[in-house]
Amino acid sequence: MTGPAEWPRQAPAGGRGSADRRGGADRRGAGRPGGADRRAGGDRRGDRRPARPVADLPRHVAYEAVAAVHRDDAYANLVLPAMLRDAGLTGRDAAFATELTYGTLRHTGTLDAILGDAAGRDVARIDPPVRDALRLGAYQLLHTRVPAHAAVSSTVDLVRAVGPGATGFANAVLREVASRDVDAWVAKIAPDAETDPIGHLALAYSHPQWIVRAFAEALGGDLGETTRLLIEDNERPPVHLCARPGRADAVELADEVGGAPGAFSPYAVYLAGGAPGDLSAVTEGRAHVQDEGSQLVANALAVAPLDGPDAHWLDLCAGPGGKSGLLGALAAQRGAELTAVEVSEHRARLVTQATRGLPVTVLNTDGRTVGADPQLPEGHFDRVLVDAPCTGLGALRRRPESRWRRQPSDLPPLTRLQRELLSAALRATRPGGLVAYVTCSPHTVETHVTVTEAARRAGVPADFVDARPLLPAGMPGLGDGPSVQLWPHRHGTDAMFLAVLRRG
Ligand SMILES: C[S@@+](CC[C@H](N)C(=O)[O-])C[C@H]1O[C@@H](n2cnc3c(N)ncnc32)[C@H](O)[C@@H]1O
Repeated sequence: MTGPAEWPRQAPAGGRGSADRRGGADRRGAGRPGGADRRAGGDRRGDRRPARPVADLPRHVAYEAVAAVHRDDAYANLVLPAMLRDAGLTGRDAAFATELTYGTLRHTGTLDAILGDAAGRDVARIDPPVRDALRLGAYQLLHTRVPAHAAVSSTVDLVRAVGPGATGFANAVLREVASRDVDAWVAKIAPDAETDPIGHLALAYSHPQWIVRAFAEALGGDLGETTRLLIEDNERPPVHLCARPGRADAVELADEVGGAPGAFSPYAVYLAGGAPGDLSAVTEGRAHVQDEGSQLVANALAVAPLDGPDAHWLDLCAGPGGKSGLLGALAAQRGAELTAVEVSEHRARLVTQATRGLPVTVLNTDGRTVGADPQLPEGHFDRVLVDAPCTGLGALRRRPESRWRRQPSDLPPLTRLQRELLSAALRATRPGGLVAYVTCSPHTVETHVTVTEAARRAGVPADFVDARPLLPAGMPGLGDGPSVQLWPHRHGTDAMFLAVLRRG
């Protein structure tokens, strides 16, 4: 397949593709989708035209990114920047390719249901390259202001490049998709909202049903709020910076980068856009990229009242080092030191980079070795963070493909690991010391159930501390305590969970 670097640079973002100008040629393929679908992967008339130069580089880059996610299990946020760079896309073209990639991946479930109806067959039976091109086309038709004729013709051009022989099929399916707007499609194919509200929300807002159910449960069964959360998950997420205490001031940093100080975290700066990694504040170590919710939960551990010594802090799941960066900066101001534990070698190296110049010792080991590893003695640490590996359901807006990859079967091994790490953290803590248990998932099995079970099984006494006063005064929507659940639709943060325990 043609690689991005070889693609010609032609039409501007969202512009009219060459097939659009052909008009009648496309209409030859239009017809009953149920009939046209026989041609998927092999037009019976044969599409013998030689491969034409592709019309539209942003769409091809988006296609390559979406295909890499589905074909190679790639992560869009990792592959797309390199593809944009290789293709030389910047500015509006890069923004358009990014919007197409992320939007198509977020909406895949609903796009597939619509494409399946339009094609008269399950999308699983469409050749993968053609299927991905159709998803991109359907996304443009239903979720962007790209004119329908441009969305259809440019997608047919794309199909000609990636699945020759299926152009007639693609044309017919997309014209059927274009016959309704997204609301009309949802009305046609979604389960009834009264009799199957979860199924309806899942289809209407493009999330797997088990995730909608988990969100609804964590929100106390409030389906209105669940809907607001699902909508937020489908939005482009904001970029937050953390102004490192002692190295930068949030208000001054906001002025420097053209952003705005955060609503809640004293360290947060909201960025309007751009490439945060290129900012001098970031390259110089005065700030790092970090969701405001992550800042708040790490800060909560640092500000929690503590009697007795306060010199030894521990981050038991540190990679890639966001919270270690903030805790390390706070520890430096307070004359404390942080031990940062990370089991993955690569991620431990990232923690080392993220904490350079701070009083942080990085250990590349398993956090469950507390008591066995001489550097992780029992009963030693004053403040301990367990930012546990989790499903990440609270950060779906940042990882567009993740909702379709995660499965309910991921939960049992993860929750066992979470329990074991939290038990290890409690054992590592001195009597009277504090443990913050954090997940970027609101799934109650990973939050309340894990904390309660781990505290019960740890073999050391532990009491819940009310975490709400550890967050900024006046912060709304923190619930009844003692733990705290942050939400994108309430707080503009990822859905971070925080429980604080004091070892008896
Ligand atoms: C949610 S991430 C932590 C994010 C990090 N605190 C930050 O703010 O950048 C969980 C981390 O735990 C690590 N991990 C998983 N199992 C572990 C174990 N048994 N011991 C230590 N680290 C572990 C994972 O590799 C991953 O880097």
